[in-house]
Amino acid sequence: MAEDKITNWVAPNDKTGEFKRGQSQFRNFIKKGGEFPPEAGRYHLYVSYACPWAHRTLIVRKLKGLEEIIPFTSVHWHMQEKGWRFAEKGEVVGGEGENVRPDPVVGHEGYKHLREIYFQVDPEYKGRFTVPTLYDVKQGKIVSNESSEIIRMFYTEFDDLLPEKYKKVELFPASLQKQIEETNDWTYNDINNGVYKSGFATTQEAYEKAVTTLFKSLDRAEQHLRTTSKEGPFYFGASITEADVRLYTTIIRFDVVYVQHFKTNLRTIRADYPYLHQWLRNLYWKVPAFGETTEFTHIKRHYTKSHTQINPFSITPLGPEPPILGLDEEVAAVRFALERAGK
Ligand SMILES: N[C@@H](CCC(=O)N[C@@H](CS)C(=O)NCC(=O)O)C(=O)O
Repeated sequence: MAEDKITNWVAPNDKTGEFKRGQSQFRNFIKKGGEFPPEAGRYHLYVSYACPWAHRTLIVRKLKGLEEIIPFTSVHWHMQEKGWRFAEKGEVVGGEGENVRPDPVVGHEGYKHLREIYFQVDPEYKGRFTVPTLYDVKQGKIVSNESSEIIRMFYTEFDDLLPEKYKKVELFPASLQKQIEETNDWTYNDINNGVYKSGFATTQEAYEKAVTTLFKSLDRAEQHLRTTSKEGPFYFGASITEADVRLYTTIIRFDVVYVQHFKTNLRTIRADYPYLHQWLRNLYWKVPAFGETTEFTHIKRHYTKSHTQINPFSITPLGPEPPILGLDEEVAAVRFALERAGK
């Protein structure tokens, strides 16, 4: 039945044509002395390199030095009728990302799809089968499938197991919490989710409303960076915070996928947003937690080959090339202007 298709992001009978994201269902927390205590090797993180929400967790895992403590597996980039699936043993997936493999968790032998974990935990589960999913191997339970909460657990809850260097990494410092929360609010609604609202809209009105709001908020982020860039290369100047993590995973996908696939093409980052572009490239090229977790092959193929109602022939556009410019590279028009100005 058409109504049940996993790719029907807007319910076919919804006259507004607006995409409305559902709530994540598993909302437990890792806490000392709680049902899910911090322990090395106990939790398994399921992600997709393609997914901006899962990407948050990969970045924070690396920023906090949790690589030895929280193992992860990435699903295959191709999401089809049964949702995310695991790569098969020896399968050539494309891209260079590590840990794109069959589910390695003991007891999950033979699992082909992420949904099997959700049903193992709750046979009556009615929600979506999303990444990221943080799974407690010891109890066979899902801790959380909400990225904004998983990253906050990573900020602090494993600190006792970490060397001083990583304990000191503070992504949500008390002095900036209020500003970060305020930024999260519009960044999430208008930008992170805004690209999906634009791309999944099924009426002209819903599309135009989402795209207009998206670009207003990109302009706002650009203005913000123009000011803070005097104090340092990160969103709030001198040090990386949650605001960098949450904005990055959308902006790194913007020119590469969203501009054409989600029709967010009023402007591009590389040609029209110099401060966002500089901020983005600094994170990608200079901070391994950002650059090394970014897999353009997964990103491009996932969107263009999985969303068949937007792109029925699943053709993946070749450009833009390169997917990200070097630190000192500029688009041709900027180069031309610089040359003419003798710089
Ligand atoms: N609010 C969730 C959203 C996660 C999410 O929607 N993930 C997408 C991939 S980008 C997914 O797994 N979708 C599968 C589906 O909805 O069927 C979070 O931030 O963790």
